[in-house]
Amino acid sequence: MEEKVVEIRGLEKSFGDLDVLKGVDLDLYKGENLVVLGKSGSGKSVLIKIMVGLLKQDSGSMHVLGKEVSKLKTRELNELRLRIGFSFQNSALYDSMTVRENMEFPLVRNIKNLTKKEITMKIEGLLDSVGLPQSINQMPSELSGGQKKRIGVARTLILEPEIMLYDEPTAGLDPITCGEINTLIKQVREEYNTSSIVITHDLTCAKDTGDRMAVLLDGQFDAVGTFEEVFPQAEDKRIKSFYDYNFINS
Ligand SMILES: Nc1ncnc2c1ncn2[C@@H]1O[C@H](COP(=O)(O)OP(=O)(O)OP(=O)(O)O)[C@@H](O)[C@H]1O
Repeated sequence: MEEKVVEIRGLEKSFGDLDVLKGVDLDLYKGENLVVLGKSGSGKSVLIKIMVGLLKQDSGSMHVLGKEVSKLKTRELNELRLRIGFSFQNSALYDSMTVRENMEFPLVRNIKNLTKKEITMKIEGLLDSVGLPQSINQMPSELSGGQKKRIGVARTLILEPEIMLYDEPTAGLDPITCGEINTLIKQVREEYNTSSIVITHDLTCAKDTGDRMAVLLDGQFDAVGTFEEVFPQAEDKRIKSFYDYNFINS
């Protein structure tokens, strides 16, 4: 049987009268890229926040790498978080640090006893992987949006996460750069054997990067499957409108 790295069952979360997650079931398998789609406000970020222990569910379970996240003590939660790489929408680079310093920061903070040489080799190796070896001494302000995203991904990979979470990886990028980021997401899986969740509104990104799609509709994952299973034949109006908006109106 395929190994599950995330197993979500009957997950519910409300804020006052607002029921956001209404019994979510979802699995992420080892080595797969799972795309999570859903309109704005549907609860994608809430789901991810529960996954990394920033929010607690009201009921149901969230197992990540074999552990129920809501039951972890602070120290265990911090250990788990180190095994999860989060690539933020805005790439979250520190503007006052060079690319090298940005990449050194999580390493020095979390892994003791690395020599200067080891740190440099890791940084150079990852910058090579994301195709930006020449950017090592640049400031974030000197990079394009696509380059910042690449460095953001490299920075996240430096702690060798088992799970990668990509939040809107292609938002605000032109179609060619989007294509490059999609290729990078696939390459990360191949090179580092990560399991990934890609949150996106961009169906081209979904189609290019995802082994499976999961569409969050009214607080549950109604449609889960390959792109071909979920989208082109969709009869559900809510899913169809996603598809039409991306591929017919664009
Ligand atoms: N801490 C909170 N307190 C109260 N309401 C919240 C909180 N966090 C999220 N919500 C509400 O939960 C709903 C889902 O929010 P969420 O951020 O998960 O949406 P999303 O699907 O990620 O949207 P987007 O695609 O715009 O990022 C929204 O109505 C939001 O206002």
